[in-house]
Amino acid sequence: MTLITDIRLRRVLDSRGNATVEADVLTESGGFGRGKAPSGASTGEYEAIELPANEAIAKAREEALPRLIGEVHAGNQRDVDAALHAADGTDDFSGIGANSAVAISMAAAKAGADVLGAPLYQHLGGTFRGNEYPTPLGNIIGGGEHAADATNIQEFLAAPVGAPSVEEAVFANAAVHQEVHDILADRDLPAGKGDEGAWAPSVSDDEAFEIMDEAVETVADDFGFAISFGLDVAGAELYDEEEDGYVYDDGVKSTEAQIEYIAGKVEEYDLVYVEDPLDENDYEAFADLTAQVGDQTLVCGDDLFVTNVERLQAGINADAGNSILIKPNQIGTLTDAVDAIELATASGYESVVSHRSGETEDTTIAHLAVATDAPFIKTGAVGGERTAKLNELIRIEDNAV
Ligand SMILES: C=C(OP(=O)(O)O)C(=O)O
Ligand SMILES: [Mg+2]
Repeated sequence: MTLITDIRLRRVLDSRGNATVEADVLTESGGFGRGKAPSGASTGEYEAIELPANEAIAKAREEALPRLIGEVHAGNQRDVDAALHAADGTDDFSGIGANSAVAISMAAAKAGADVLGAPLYQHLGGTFRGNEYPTPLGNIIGGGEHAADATNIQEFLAAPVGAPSVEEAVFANAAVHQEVHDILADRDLPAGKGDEGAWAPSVSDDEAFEIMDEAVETVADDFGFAISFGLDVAGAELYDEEEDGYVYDDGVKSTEAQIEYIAGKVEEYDLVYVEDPLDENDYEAFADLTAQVGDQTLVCGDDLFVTNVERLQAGINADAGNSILIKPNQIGTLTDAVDAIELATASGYESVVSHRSGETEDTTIAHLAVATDAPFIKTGAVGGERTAKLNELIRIEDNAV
């Protein structure tokens, strides 16, 4: 019944106004699924390769569609994704493009769910999945590769860890976003927004820490539950090989100084989450920081692990980090993403399912996070392509999908 009978690919817009790949998958019994590829700006060196949308579509039409249409059942996700790998023929999806691969992979999953008449999270997670809902990490203040003339640290993320429900957590993050707007206005600091909807004021990182601290405290008092915050340092973007250090507006920090700086901020602000605090090639430095603060905070690898089981296994062997960011387009298929989550869980690492800075209205990651009992999801705080996922989480919690 879920035999794939047609796949249609087209170019659509992402949130930055760039072209991305949309895939429709149709099945023998009338099942339908649609998936859209997101796109990163601060991409990891070891990510699967995104091709220009037109090229990815042409290559996928030529290589992948003949191996899928009339050949594979959309309900068998591992078969779909194995066919995508076989069609691609490389180890980084540079053959058909990770953007085509992930769009087809997600569309097939939705078509499989459609045939079953089940929500996507149930199709992916099965009836025996746990009953956890992820805490949303909301990007509130940001700079780095996502906004010019703003903070050096890429993301300051609200983390409503005490929220009694996803719904309350989502509204708390939006309130922190509004509170930061008011604090910036009080300080006469005009701010536009970065790619993910976070405020992008021209302030030092130290001032951003103070503003976040004040905002989460105010909103926590209003909402009556604990709200902490965390960071995506995007360390690989700050690291400069020639300088042999991390380049900030106010100077260069050696690796040792960077570890000390981040450990100090974890202590000072009780940070619950620190993503990519160090360079994507430095497992040893990740391990040093994890040894220092890993019992108080999540030390998460994004560019370090790129959702890749081999890189994650190397990190596990080195005790580097204690959590992994999961971005399906970083590795190309849902199967690869779920394999990374399963390895992480088996190894005592937490999984944080994540959007990209360039997004669409696709909601697959909300379902993936619920299906796999991921404790956190990082998908922004405001903005249509972000609220698409947040509102879907609210609907999932309300049994309304
Ligand atoms: C979401 C992120 O940004 P991008 O999509 O630009 O990699 C990130 O670095 O975690
Ligand atoms: Mg990151």
